Amino acid sequence: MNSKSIRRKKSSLSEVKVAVIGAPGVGKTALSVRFLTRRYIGEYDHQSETRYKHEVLIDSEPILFEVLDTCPKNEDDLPSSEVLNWADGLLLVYSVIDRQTFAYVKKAGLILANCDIPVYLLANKCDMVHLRQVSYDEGSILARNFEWGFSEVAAAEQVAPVAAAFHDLCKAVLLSRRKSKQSLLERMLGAKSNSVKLYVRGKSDSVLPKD
Ligand SMILES: Nc1nc2c(ncn2[C@@H]2O[C@H](COP(=O)(O)OP(=O)(O)OP(=O)(O)O)[C@@H](O)[C@H]2O)c(=O)[nH]1
Repeated sequence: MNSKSIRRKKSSLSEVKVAVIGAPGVGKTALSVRFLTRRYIGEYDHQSETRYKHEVLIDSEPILFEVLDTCPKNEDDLPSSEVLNWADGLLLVYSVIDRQTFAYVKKAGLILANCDIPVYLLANKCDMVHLRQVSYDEGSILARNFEWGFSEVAAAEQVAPVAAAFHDLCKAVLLSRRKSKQSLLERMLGAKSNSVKLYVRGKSDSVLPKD
């Protein structure tokens, strides 16, 4: 493949940056690894943030995902402004077997309400039925209030539902990009039509009798 065709291929890809956010231990790495490799390992390194790149087809469109698996130090370590500025979309994760982690996503929600960024709320570990502390309805209501996407999954057992959450978030990012392009275009056209109106008024003035 020559350099021209490589360049063309790259520019045809839509790039979507997703930050995976949530309290320690909710399964952020397990979910990211499931999405990227379809595998579940069980134990993961918790030392630092990790970035992965992954290309997938969504609705026949090639998408280059950049996934940032964040690594909060504790339950009070909310997403930084660097992460919020970097990301196009956020996957906000809690564990259905740990109510504290649900409190974390609620707190994060208050910060995110001021950011214009698509969010998908993902409840993990729903395989642990007997240990559940957060009901489906609680998650669903929180997501509805903030107009986020929502689903419950088990990274330990599921592949497709985990991928579906990433895909839905990606679609929301692409939609919001299209909307902001559209509104920019409308503002530009609006400004243009205003100047046309002014111009027309000036022209008709000039044909009035001079006396
Ligand atoms: N039962 C069950 N355990 C899970 C699931 N997802 C993750 N785990 C386990 O939960 C633990 C924490 O998972 P991680 O993916 O390391 O969680 P994390 O959010 O990345 O953790 P930090 O990096 O410390 O913030 C691991 O022991 C996983 O095996 C799940 O769906 N079900």
